[in-house]
Amino acid sequence: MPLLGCIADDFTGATDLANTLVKGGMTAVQVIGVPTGPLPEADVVIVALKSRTAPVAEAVAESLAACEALLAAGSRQIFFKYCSTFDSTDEGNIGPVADALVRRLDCGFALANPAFPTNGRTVYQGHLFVGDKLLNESGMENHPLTPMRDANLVRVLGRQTTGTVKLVPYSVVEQGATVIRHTMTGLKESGWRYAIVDAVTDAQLVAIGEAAADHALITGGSGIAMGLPANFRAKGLLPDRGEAAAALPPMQGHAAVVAGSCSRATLGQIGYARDHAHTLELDVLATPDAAALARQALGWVEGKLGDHPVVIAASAPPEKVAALQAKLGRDAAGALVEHAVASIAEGLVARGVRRLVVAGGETSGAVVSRLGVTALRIGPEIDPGVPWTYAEPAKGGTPLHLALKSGNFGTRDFFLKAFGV
Ligand SMILES: Nc1ncnc2c1ncn2[C@@H]1O[C@H](COP(=O)(O)OP(=O)(O)O)[C@@H](O)[C@H]1O
Ligand SMILES: O=C(O)[C@@H](O)C(=O)COP(=O)(O)O
Repeated sequence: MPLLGCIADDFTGATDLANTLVKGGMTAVQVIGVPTGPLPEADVVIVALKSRTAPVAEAVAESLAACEALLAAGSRQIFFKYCSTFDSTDEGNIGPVADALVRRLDCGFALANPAFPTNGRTVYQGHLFVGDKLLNESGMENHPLTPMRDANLVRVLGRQTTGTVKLVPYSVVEQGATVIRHTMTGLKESGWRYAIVDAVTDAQLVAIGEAAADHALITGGSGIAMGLPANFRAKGLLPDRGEAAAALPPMQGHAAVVAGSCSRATLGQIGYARDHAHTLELDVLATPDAAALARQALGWVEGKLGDHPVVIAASAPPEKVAALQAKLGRDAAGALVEHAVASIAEGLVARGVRRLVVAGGETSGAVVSRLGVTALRIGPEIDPGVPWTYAEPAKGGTPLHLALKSGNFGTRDFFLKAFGV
């Protein structure tokens, strides 16, 4: 029976959250899509959806179905994971999904906190920063699917919910868990539905987590999960598993990276790979045809596979992304690239790749779905927010180690470092 049941709005986000909890000594399994059968054995089960950019009604329905499965399995608390850069549009899907979960859990109130200080995401006076930049000046304003053009999260969430949003400011948060708990309880009793809670340090996130020990629903990024293992331990529900929580079967087989993220970090990692590994950068604008791109990549890879990773990227800088979107429309452009990258990943696995890094959340969703992976056991961290995972082989499937890298995560040498080269 899972202690914590999580619903993540994309696949990289799910592994990021799992990584935090595994580091806290909890075992975690990420299941792909709404579970239909019994849940795997783990302290934490994370249902990974591709709901961040789905139509609102679909995102809500899938999130509620995931919540039902997690509750039926006995989860004691529900966690709705979204991006540390609050990726969403004015239509949703953070607000509508959170609204539906608040209703289902009949809890009236939930905190909302995307902070992840280790990766530079902090919230101060309700404003989300990425490093020293406001969210809307961080590059996220150019995201292909969810451009973020407002850093004020009280406003951003306010536009997406039928409820009300209040700030729990830094001045409260720095006073620690008890004051935070009382402040949130006061807001709930006064009818506020959400609190954007400031946090600029890990210690503050731990305090907020402690303050939310008895909340039915927590919403946020992976950072806010840091305090949760201690809550379960304090209740005598969780043994101290230490590093054993991250144990995976040994790795083998060829190494490869596929990238569909167009984030600044991923573009930098591709730049590094250019000088250190066989690297193919597809020109999607010149060949806007998924099957042709896949043929091109799988032809190129011939004779190059081994221990040293090959890197295949469809990623492009903002002006090229904008040009493809102008030609095909935003969603069709994204779908074309995702289809191409998924076909490439499938071809790589058919050629003996068993250790695969995928860069990009939507891209990871497309790849994992194409590979027929149904569950990922979470292993050791490569870089903050990105662990190796082990895809339990589906019936007749291939066992595989996967690292699903959030677009903006990882150091510049990530694509090499992941494979220890
Ligand atoms: N060259 C390109 N032109 C247009 N869209 C692209 C291009 N390369 C990738 N994309 C799309 O951009 C989106 C990136 O989103 P995602 O994979 O979630 O990355 P991130 O993790 O950085 O958000 C995907 O839908 C992907 O297919
Ligand atoms: O919280 C985060 O930043 C990540 O866990 C995440 O959700 C990233 O999504 P992508 O940038 O789409 O990979």
